[in-house]
Amino acid sequence: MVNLEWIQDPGWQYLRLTDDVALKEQAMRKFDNKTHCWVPDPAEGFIIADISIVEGNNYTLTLPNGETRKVNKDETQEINPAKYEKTEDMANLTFLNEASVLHNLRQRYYGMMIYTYSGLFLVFINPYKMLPIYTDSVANMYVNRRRSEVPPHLFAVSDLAYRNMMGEKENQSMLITGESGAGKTENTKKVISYFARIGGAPKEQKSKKSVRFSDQIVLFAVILFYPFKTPQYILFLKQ
Ligand SMILES: Nc1ncnc2c1ncn2[C@@H]1O[C@H](COP(=O)(O)OP(=O)(O)OP(=O)(O)O)[C@@H](O)[C@H]1O
Repeated sequence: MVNLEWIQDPGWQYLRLTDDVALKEQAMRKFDNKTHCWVPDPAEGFIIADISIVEGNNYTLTLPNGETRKVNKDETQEINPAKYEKTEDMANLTFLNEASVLHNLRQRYYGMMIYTYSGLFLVFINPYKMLPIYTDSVANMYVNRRRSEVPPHLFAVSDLAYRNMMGEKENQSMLITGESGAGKTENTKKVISYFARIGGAPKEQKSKKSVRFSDQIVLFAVILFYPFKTPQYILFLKQ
């Protein structure tokens, strides 16, 4: 059950589709894996083609531009049921293939939903513009909440790590990796400020004061970790 306050938050539209929008989008989809398939395309990666003729393993496809193409079934990839459009966790996909993963990430990115789970992993696509999804109100949605209760976000992963650390009294590690410019530094800063927020001040003081405190911790941590900055680095957090 989604909290009404959350839906009214300016960041919510970048976190989760409302049920009616999701249903509308699914209803608009006019293809399924019986009639259509993914086929490689040099410009788009994969495009959806209409399966016009099936002769054993040989398909005659009609492409979106009207051209026909004869392919072997092995060159095609299956399309997922409509209910998985913009799925929040790609581990749920019926057909976990490259085309479907790219399609899902792309569709979510068009909607500026930049975080998506793939099982235990969280995938981030850099929006190159500031979205209102790192605010105090959004962070508060994630405090002490299970992953299944809230939309995919770095804060959900951070909160789980924090709870594991407190519960198991064990160090936790997070691996943030990606190519240059992918957003590793920015995401690392967000993780650290989340920890500062939830661990840095008593509940009743979590207002402007804790934000200032978190800023100091972020600055300190960035100075500390900057010399070790490589495309792949691990951040260890100690209780
Ligand atoms: N969450 C985000 N929201 C909006 N813009 C972002 C976000 N993360 C990164 N960016 C943008 O992308 C740019 C590059 O991000 P960042 O410096 O974190 O990449 P990086 O992976 O650490 O790169 P490098 O490995 O080259 O240091 C940032 O300057 C910022 O403009």
